[in-house]
Amino acid sequence: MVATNIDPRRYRGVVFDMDGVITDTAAVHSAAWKRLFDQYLAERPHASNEDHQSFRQADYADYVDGKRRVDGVLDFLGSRGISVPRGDADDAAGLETAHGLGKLKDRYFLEALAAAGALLFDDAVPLIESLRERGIRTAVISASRNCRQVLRRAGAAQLFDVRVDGVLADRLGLPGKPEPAIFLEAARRLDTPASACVAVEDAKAGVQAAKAGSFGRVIGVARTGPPSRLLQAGADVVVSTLSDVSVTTSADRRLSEVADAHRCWDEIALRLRDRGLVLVLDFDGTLAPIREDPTEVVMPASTRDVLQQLSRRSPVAVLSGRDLDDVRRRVHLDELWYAGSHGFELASPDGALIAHDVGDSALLGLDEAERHLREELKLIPGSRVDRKRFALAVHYRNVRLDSTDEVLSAVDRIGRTFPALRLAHGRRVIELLPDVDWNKGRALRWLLEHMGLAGAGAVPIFAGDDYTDEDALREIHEDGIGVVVRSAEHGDRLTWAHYGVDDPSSLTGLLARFVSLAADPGRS
Ligand SMILES: O=P(O)(O)OC[C@H]1O[C@H](O[C@H]2O[C@H](CO)[C@@H](O)[C@H](O)[C@H]2O)[C@H](O)[C@@H](O)[C@@H]1O
Repeated sequence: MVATNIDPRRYRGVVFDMDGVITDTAAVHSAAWKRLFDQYLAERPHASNEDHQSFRQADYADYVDGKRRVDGVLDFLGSRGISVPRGDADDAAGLETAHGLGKLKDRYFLEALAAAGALLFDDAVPLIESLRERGIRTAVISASRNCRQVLRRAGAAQLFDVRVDGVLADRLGLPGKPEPAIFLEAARRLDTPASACVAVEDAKAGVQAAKAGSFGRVIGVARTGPPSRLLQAGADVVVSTLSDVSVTTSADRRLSEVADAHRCWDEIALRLRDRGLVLVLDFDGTLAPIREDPTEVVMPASTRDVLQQLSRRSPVAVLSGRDLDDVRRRVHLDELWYAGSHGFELASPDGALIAHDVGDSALLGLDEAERHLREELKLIPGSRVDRKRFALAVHYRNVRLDSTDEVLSAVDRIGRTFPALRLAHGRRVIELLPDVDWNKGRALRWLLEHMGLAGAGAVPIFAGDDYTDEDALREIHEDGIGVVVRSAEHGDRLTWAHYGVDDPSSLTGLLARFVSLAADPGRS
């Protein structure tokens, strides 16, 4: 199951296609087209270059879905080697022109509509209502001239601030999909730039239109059949039901609910087709398995090998909570970018160092807190104070369970006496960090901007296992691919990841798949 989120802080409008997304009218349209074309092809005298086989479901998706009636007639008949004159709007229904045949299709559609049962998809109203409750404005678009009647018949007209349908498009002279004009008109009427709008579409031509209009995000809806058709057309993500679209500012999926990356490989590969990748990876618990003693952690040689191959094809960075030098030594690959102390210090492959300006009070605070904590915790067996340049970690993995609270409350109490510091929790570790607006998410974005992406449109990929990695997973939730390395250490916690893997060795397997993809980006 693929799920996605619309973050109300990032988007102010959502433009929904109607047929097949909001209303179950695609089947009504499809049946009307089939009735028209089957009848027309059966009656038309045969010619050697023409294909008169009956209208198929795939023809609906390929030639008429989402298009204006006249274009649908011309495109489908054209695919069968048949050309009819365009005609004009006054042509009688059934006349052998695109307008005449389109009018007959409309008659069949209205007959079928009158006989149809419930029209609204059950999953549409809850999503639209939750968008509106959170202040996101909604628009509906349709190439259909019957959009208003369908919405009324479905009882859905009040769900939208704006409607751009076939009637308005004709009046304004807007070209149909895959041109972006109808989508852009909807965004304009929502008073919102397309980049701050999400488009929700089930048709290939519609996805292409929204993409061409530079919508902030294009969500494909494939209620039946594989997502590949819409991913290939440019959808950022494809869901099978609108119930898989949430509207929240916080992560809302549990580790156990995140789809397995290996099982979803075809979908990931399709998304990356013909695009570059840029990888940013956490270290402990992600590239290297967790050990009792942090100083004994070793990254497997097979992982180093895969990272090296990856870095020959795509930019790769390691973004760790460890000290910069520490993580660099353990990974031991000169061609990578590195960020240490949760991103407060960064280094490029040529060795240039960049440190975040955290201010003297934070650095002095870390020095003081270290002194106090070493003194206070020296009598608690198993506790370990680890000073990094921009952080102070207190490990309690080896502390007896009944003394854990003592460690945590000491760090909490001492940390609070330094206003320039904040607390961060990790896997059996609690840390003090400079209390500035910087975290792994900000550092990740900085890296992406400076790593010299292999061409525009490269997809950022981040993998991590811990709470602090969630800032990075959240940062690329909209434009990248996030992978969480699952562990049971924090229970079935919430995550921003799109996919999961079971452990670091499974992540290495996934990275190896990225190697083959980066070697041959056209492959899926
Ligand atoms: O961002 P990361 O690269 O994941 O670093 C986070 C912390 O990782 C290390 O601690 C963790 O791994 C240890 C070794 O396996 C384990 O003993 C500990 O319980 C884990 O929390 C590292 O020692 C810390 O400095 C990092 O902040």
